[in-house]
Amino acid sequence: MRLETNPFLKIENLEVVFTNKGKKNTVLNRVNFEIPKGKVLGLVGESGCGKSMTALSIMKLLPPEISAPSGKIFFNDMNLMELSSRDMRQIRGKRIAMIFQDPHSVFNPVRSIGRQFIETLQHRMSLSKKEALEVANQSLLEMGLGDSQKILSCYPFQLSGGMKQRVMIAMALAMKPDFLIADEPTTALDVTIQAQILIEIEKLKEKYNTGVLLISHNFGVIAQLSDWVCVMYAGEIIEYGLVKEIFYKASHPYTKGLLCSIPDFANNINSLQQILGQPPEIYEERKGCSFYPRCPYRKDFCQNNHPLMEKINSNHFVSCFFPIQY
Ligand SMILES: Nc1ncnc2c1ncn2[C@@H]1O[C@H](COP(=O)(O)OP(=O)(O)OP(=O)(O)O)[C@@H](O)[C@H]1O
Repeated sequence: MRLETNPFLKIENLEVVFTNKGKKNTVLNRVNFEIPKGKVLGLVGESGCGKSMTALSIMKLLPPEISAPSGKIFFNDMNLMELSSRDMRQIRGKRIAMIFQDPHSVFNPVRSIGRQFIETLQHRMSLSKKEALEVANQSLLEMGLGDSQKILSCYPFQLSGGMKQRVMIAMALAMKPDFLIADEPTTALDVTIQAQILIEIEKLKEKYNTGVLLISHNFGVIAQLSDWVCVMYAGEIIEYGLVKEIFYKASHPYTKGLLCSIPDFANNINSLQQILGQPPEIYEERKGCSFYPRCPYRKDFCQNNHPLMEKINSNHFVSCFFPIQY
């Protein structure tokens, strides 16, 4: 699957498979995508489909109980899979920054926010303490945290979850990374703040030509910011294309189902449809198409045969034997 782009981050055949109590667990299976500089790729899918595991694989921060991934992750011409832990520490932060889903795990509880923020900037961006303080203040203001001095003097437990989330985003954006991974950056925030955060990510992309992997289960957030979209199901990319291709010509029955399950309050809320059933568990053996048990368009052939990604056109790929035709 090749896009007509100049990739900056390129993932080839990423697999995360591990054995637990004698059972094979498939977390990621043959994940492929690429992101050029200055572009946003949205990764969307139901809870548990493998979005965060994809992000953590890129950062080389998978939980220790999950064995190392296989495949290739190219950042520029460097295969991150081959880097030592020491070299990877040089990449994280300044080159590739990540906004984590859970802000609580990011901060050290016994050190003030200011100390953590300023030391990170000093260390990653080689700034003086005074310069780092200025950048930290400015960055917090841009995240809508007006009383930045007070925030910097607080300890993590003194901030609400939403505030901590915004401080973490401010820290990631302040480093002006070459590449940003934003894992559900706005889920914990109210809608006005959500919009502000998305605008700041957009500004970073425009100003510094930053490539972005935006992870969300919310198609609205994805549509707002992304150039390209990958739809993930049960650890696999099942559809991939330009945002307008995915929204107006969704070809995989799962993508179509996801789009039909978005509430449309302006029109008819009664038209809301749900995708019946549940995705397979990671330990379940998969022979045919993973979506077969839930697919409204399934045929017997799909039960025992696994589809591969096929090109619909140069901007759209789908992994389905019987894609929806337009
Ligand atoms: N520490 C772990 N050990 C074993 N399996 C795990 C671990 N963390 C996650 N998983 C499994 O990996 C799969 C993918 O999880 P992942 O967190 O990537 O999903 P996600 O798409 O990001 O979901 P969400 O939107 O809820 O964050 C899930 O089936 C999950 O149960």
